[in-house]
Amino acid sequence: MNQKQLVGEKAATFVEDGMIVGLGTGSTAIFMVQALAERVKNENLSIVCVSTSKATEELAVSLGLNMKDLSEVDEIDLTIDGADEISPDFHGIKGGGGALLYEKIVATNSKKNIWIVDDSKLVDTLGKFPLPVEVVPFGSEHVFRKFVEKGYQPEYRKDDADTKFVTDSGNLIIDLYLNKIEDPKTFANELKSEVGVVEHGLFIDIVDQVIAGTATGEIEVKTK
Ligand SMILES: O=C(CO)[C@H](O)[C@H](O)COP(=O)(O)O
Repeated sequence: MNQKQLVGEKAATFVEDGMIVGLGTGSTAIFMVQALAERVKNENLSIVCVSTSKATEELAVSLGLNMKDLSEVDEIDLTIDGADEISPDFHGIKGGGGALLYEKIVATNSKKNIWIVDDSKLVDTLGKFPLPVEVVPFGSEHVFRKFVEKGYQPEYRKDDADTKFVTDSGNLIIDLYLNKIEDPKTFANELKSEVGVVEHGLFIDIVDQVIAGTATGEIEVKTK
């Protein structure tokens, strides 16, 4: 069994009857959603789920999970999501699947956040993975040029048809090829202060627990 499936299935066991659960996005989160739907059926659990993307929403509905909009629920008890990079101090990059905005909104309205990853996502320093920045389409070329001037090596995210990728909320994504982010907190604040930037993929002080795969097939649960 691959690492993504192992950690996805493990994470689904952290859900308890009666919980409001945030469902992440991506190939690892898919395994968690499938395993959770199985548990709900087999154990007759009564849970409510909130999605972080249209793709996850469609999957969850097809599996019979009880879905609600974030605005319809009070605080989420537990959100389980994937990640693209995680540093030893539990900061991360997310948004490889383009869902960073809804993922961050759901995560910051959750009592607890668990990230599920294979061991390739555990890094010493963030930044090898291109940092996604979600921008409003209006005037995005100006934001793009500022990123060029600052040496951030920006590239518009493209879809399969080689046109600009559009997020679930109708925005664009500019990926920054930084290689290394020395001070993620300061950089996160800098990005957020740029007008036209809606959100960025730096998730600072958000995750509580990381469930990571290992090459030997064992699972590591790390708590902040
Ligand atoms: O942030 C995300 C989507 O926006 C994903 O959680 C992240 O990209 C990890 O994806 P995967 O599990 O497919 O490697």
